[in-house]
Parts: sequence; C-alpha cells; structure tokens
Amino acid sequence: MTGTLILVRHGQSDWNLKNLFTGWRNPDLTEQGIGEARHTGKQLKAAGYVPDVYFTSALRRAQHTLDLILEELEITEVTITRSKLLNERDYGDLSGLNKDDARAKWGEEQVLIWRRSFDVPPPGGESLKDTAARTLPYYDAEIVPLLKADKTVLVAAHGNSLRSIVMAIENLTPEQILKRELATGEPVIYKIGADGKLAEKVAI
Ligand SMILES: O=C(O)[C@@H](CO)OP(=O)(O)O
Repeated sequence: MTGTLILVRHGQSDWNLKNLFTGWRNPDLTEQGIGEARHTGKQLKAAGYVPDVYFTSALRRAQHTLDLILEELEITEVTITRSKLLNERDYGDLSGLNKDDARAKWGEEQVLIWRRSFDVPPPGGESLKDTAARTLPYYDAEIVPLLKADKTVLVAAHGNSLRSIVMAIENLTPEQILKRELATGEPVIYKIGADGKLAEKVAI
C-alpha cells in the first residue's frame, strides 16, 4: 500500500509577473495564476484524485491556489492546515526588488548564487538549506505519517519550499536541485511507501 503526495506550486503571482523577489511578501495570484490553479484542479479531478488531507503555507498566493483547486474538485467540507513552515524561502533584503535590477547592481553570477545555490543565503534571508531545515521536520512530523497510512495528501506551497521537499524525496544532490525548477501550477505527484520513502513518481 502506498500514500499519494501531490505537491503544487501556487499559480503565477502578481510579483512573479512583475519579476520581483517575493519570499515572505504576500502578493495574490494574477488572472493567469488563477487560471493555472483552476487548470491544476481540473487535471487532478480528471485523473480521479480525491485528496484526504490538505496543507498550505501562511501566504495568500498558496492559499488562494488551494481554494481554487478545491473549487474545481468540488470539495467543500475540508480541513486545511496552514503553516508558515511551508512558506516560501525568505528572500531577506532582496524581497520586493526587481530581479533584473538586482542583476544590474550585483551581477548575473551573484544573483544566480543567491537564487539557486544550496547553502548561500541572500542578505538577511534563507538559503535552500535553511528552508529545508524548517520544511523537512514539518514534512516528516505532519505529512509522512499520513502517507504511511495510505492517505492522499495535497500540499499547495512555493517554488523553493517545495524544491526543498522534492530534494529530500528524490534524494537529489545540491547540484541536481539547482537545476530543478517547478512551474507555477504544475503538480508533482509521488507514491510514498509504508517506509515513508519514494515508491514511484507519477505523471499526470
Ligand atoms: O521570488 C521568489 O520568492 C522566488 C519564487 O518566485 O523566486 P526565485 O525563482 O528567485 O527563487
């Protein structure tokens, strides 16, 4: 028997569209982002997924994404656990800055290091390693026991908070996770075995 884990990055946010570092700032979805979230819900419904348990972050763009998925799944009676431990990586002093302006100021290479290195945090913010240090204990304590009990769990969260979980589940190296991008609204689906480890990655 296996549990099913569905990870969904939020749809395009207003600050994704404006090309701003977002982190813990709290923009909502754009019209495109709303469409992406609805599309995810429709895809999951068409594939027959009916999650038992729902998690999201403390940020609006992820919560709104989950609400839209639930609407498409036509699920109204639901308990949602919202935790800031699933929040996006904190971008610190870069939050709110334009990514192109940051490249012009600090150089392409430095900005890439801040964005995609494993353990170099942006000034005043979190590295992916720092993010994993809060997401993974939460995942292990709150989500893995449900998966071991054969539940289907949906987590609507963020590019980097989900990358930290994907890295652990797929046992990726820091070099491999650097290159892994999660598209807005694109679900990643895993079957997780009774040992809590990856049994199978499922295409949708
Ligand atoms: O701004 C952010 O919080 C993230 C996700 O959009 O950006 P990046 O792709 O640089 O990790």
